Amino acid sequence: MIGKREMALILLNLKAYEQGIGEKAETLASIAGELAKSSGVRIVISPQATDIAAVSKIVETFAQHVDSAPLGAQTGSILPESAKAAGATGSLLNHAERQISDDDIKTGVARLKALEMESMVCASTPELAAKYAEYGPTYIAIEPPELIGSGVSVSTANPDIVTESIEKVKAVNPSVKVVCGAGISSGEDLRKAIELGSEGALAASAFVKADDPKAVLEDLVGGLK
Ligand SMILES: O=C[C@H](O)COP(=O)(O)O
Repeated sequence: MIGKREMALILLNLKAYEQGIGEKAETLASIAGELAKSSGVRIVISPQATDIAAVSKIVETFAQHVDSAPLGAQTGSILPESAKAAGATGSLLNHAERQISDDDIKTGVARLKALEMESMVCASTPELAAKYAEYGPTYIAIEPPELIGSGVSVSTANPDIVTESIEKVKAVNPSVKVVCGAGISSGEDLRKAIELGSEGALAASAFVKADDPKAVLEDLVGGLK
């Protein structure tokens, strides 16, 4: 039987870090792609929208955000349809750094589903996690904003938010998977998150800003062994 670890996902959000743009995004994607292949762990990169096409040729890719604007006479949107055309298999929605309305979350999840793409809806509290679970996303990502970028892992500093979110989400919709993020920096942080019942984790600064991103990712993957 496949265990929790084998089912786990590591999403690496390149955000708007200078170290994660253009060719640098492709370099980070190559590191992730090689380790995904060698370890069998599902590793997803979330780059700038303009880098999706290049990165998705190297490793599984999620958009950082998609808009709910309709197809047609619209300017400046990032459409789920265009993210899919660029090779993305899913998208984050409502990240703490790119919050959207409840309606846009609901329609975004439905539109991604219609396109056979996965959705990862970010929530800052267990109550919001439960609310968003009603929309039927693939994943809920619980991320306490105060720990984002802190290097202090949510699985250590605030384990209760993870377990409470899992409990509330599964009570609403058992098929929605729960992952956690914020400060995840090591394999030990990820191991603890899995032990709490999380089905993976999001990481950004520890990987993107590392002097040796490959070593950081190898350590993260090691936490799943
Ligand atoms: O999307 C990733 C989360 O915002 C966590 O960011 P972080 O790993 O830099 O704390």
